[in-house]
Amino acid sequence: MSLFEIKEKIDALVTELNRHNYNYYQLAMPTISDYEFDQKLKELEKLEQENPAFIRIDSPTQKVGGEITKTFKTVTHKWPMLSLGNTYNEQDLVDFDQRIRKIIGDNFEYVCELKFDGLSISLTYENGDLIRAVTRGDGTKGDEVTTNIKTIRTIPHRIKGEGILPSFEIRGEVFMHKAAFEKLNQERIENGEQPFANPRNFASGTVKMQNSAEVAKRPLDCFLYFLYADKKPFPTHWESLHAVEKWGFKISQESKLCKNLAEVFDFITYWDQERFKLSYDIDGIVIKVNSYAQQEELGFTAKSPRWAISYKFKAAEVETELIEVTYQVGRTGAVTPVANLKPVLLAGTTVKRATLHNANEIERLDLYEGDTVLVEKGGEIIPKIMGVNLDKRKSDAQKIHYITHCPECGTELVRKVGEAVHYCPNDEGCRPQIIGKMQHFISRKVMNIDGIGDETIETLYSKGFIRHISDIYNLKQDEDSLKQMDRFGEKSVTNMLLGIENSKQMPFEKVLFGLGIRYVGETVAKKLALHFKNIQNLQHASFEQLIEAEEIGERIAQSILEYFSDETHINEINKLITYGLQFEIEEKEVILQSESLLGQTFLISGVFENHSREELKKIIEDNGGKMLSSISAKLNYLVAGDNMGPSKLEKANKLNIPIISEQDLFNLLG
Ligand SMILES: NC(=O)c1ccc[n+]([C@@H]2O[C@H](COP(=O)([O-])OP(=O)(O)OC[C@H]3O[C@@H](n4cnc5c(N)ncnc54)[C@H](O)[C@@H]3O)[C@@H](O)[C@H]2O)c1
Ligand SMILES: [Zn+2]
Repeated sequence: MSLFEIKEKIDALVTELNRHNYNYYQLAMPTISDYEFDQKLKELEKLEQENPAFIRIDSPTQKVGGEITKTFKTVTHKWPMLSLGNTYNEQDLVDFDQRIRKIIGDNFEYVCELKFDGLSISLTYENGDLIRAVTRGDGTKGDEVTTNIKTIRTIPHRIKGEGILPSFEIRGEVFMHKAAFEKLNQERIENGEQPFANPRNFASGTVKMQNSAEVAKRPLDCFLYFLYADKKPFPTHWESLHAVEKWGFKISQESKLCKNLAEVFDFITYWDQERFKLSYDIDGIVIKVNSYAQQEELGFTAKSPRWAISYKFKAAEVETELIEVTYQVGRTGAVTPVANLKPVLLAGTTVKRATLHNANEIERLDLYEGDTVLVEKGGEIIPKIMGVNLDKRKSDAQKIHYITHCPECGTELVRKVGEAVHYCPNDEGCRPQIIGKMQHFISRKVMNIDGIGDETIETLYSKGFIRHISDIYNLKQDEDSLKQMDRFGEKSVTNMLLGIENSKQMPFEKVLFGLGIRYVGETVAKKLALHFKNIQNLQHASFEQLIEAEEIGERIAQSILEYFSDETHINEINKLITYGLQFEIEEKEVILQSESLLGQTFLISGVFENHSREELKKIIEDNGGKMLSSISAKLNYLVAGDNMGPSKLEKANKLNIPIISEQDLFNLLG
C-alpha cells in the first residue's frame, strides 16, 4: 500500500468504527457482530502502530467507546473508567503474559473473572452511604443515575461492618438475567414496542430511563469487581473482593486465583462450555494481575490497563438451512415472521426456529428460499439469524417477500408510517386475535380468573359459546349445557363461573389492561386509570388531553382514539359495565397531610429532577391542591420541569399564569 492508500484506509476504518460505536452505545442496536468489530479495530490499531503520523484524535483506538447524554447530570470520574484490551485467541494471552513478565518478573498471580455482559457502573460510598452512581460514559465523564441504580436490590444503600473505608468507589457490572429479559421482551412485543436484541441492551436502556419507578419494575442485578480508594487497605485485588463481600456487596462466586497461565487456560476452557448454564450472559473472561503494586508498575494505555485483558468467546453460531418463513398473528393483530430451520445443535440445544422480528429484518437479511443461514445464539433463548451464506444459495431460489395478507383470515395487512410491524386489522374476525384477546383478559397478570385457562377459551370459542370478552360474563346462562360437555363436569364449571363472578371486583386498571387496546400494556393502563379516573373520561378525552397524562405519547394516544372510535368496542364496554365490572378507580378517602395548597389549582409538565410527575401530583393532592388537565384561566400554577412543550409555555405566559419549579412547589408547602 502506498502512504496515500494507508491514510485512506485508516480514515475509512475510523469512520466506520465510530459509526458502529454510535449504533452500539447510543442506539443499543449494533449492526455487526462484536467479533467483526474487534477484528476491524485490530486492523486499525496495527495500521496506526506502523504509521503513527496518521493517528487521528477521533480514532476509536484512542478513547473508550461510549458517550455521555444530556438527560442526566454529568459527573467527572475521579479515576477514569477504562475499557479492557481484548483477544479471541490463546496466542495473544501468551504474549500478554510475556509482556507482563518482562516488566514485573515471574512472581505474580492472576485473578480470573467472568466477563459479565452488561454495562459498567461506578458507585461512591461515603460514611457507609451510597451517595452516587455514575455510568462509564466516555470514560472521563459519565451520567449520574443514582436513583435508578438504587432500585437494584443487590446494591446496598447503606453498608455496615468492620474496616469499611470512610470514602471509596466500587465498580461493577449491571446486567439483567436471561429469564427476566425473555419475559419483559415478550411483553414489549405484545405491547407493540420495539424488542431489545439482548439482555445487555435491555439493561443499558433501563439504566438510562428517566422514570425510576419504571426502572424498579425491570429486575436488574449487579456484580462488583473493582475497589477504588485514595489509599487501598488491601495489597491485592483478591483480598479486596473478599473484603467488600463482607461489607455487603455482591461479588461473583466464580472468580478464581490462578498461579500461572495454564490455570488461566483451564478456567477459560471450563467456562467456554459451562457459560450457557449461567442465568446471565457472559461474553468472555477477564484476567487481572492480582497485586496492586504490580498493577501500578504496569500502568495504562490510553484506553485500558496493561495489567488486565479480556479473553472473549466467539458467539455460538452454526450454519443451517432455512426451511420456510411462517407468520404468527398475535392478540393485537401484530404479525411476526418466524424462520423455521433444519434442526441443528447449537450451544447444547437443538435449534429449529429463529425470530425475524418484522419485514425490515427479512429485507436486511435479503433472504431467499432454501438459503443457508448463519444462526447465532447470543443473549436470547430464541436464536437469531446473523446472515446468509451466499456461496450456498441455490441458483433458482426465489427472494422471500413479506406476506401482504393475513395467514389466518386473508385480510390485507396494514403497516403504519414509521412502524416496523404489520397488523391484521380484522380484529373482530381473525381467530388468533379473538382467542388471544380473551386469553389475555383471563390471564394471571390481567383479570386473573380462576377456573379458566387458555385451552378452555379455545374450546368455548370453537363450540360457539364465546366470541367477545363480554360473552365470558354471560356463560352463566349456559351452565347446564356446559356441565354436559366432555372434560367440563359439574365441579369445574361451578369453579369457573365462581372465578368469573369474582373477577368483577378487579380494579379498573386491570379491566383497562384486559381490553387489549394496542400499546396499552400494564403500566400504561395504570397511568391512564390514575389520570382519567373512569372510562367515560378516557373515552371522551381528546388527543391533547391524552398526551397530558404521564408517559402517554402520541402513538399511544392515537391508538386509544382509534379504539374508542369503533362502535363494537363501545358496545362491548357497555355490556361489561352492565355485568358489573369496575370502570372507575375507587376514590380512596384522602386524609390531607396539610391544607397549605387548599383551593389552589396546578398543572404539571415536563421532566423533573427529583420526582416523577405522579409523585408530584400526589404531593399536591395530599396537601389539598387540585390538579387540572389543561391550561386555562382557572389555573393557579404551572409546575414546569425540563423539556416542557413550547406551546404550553406560550399559553401559560399569555394567561399570565405563574410558572414554578419543583423546588418552588415545596416552598409553597412551607
Ligand atoms: N458490534 C458493534 O457494533 C460494536 C460496537 C462497539 C463495541 N462493540 C463491542 O464492545 C466492545 C468494547 O466495549 P467495552 O469498551 O465496553 O469493552 P469490553 O466490553 O470489551 O470490556 C470492558 C468492559 O468489560 C466489563 N466487565 C465485565 N466483567 C468485568 C470484570 N469481571 N472485570 C472488569 N470489567 C468487566 C466492564 O463493563 C468494562 O467496561 C468491543 O470489543 C466490541 O466487542 C461492538
Ligand atoms: Zn387476520
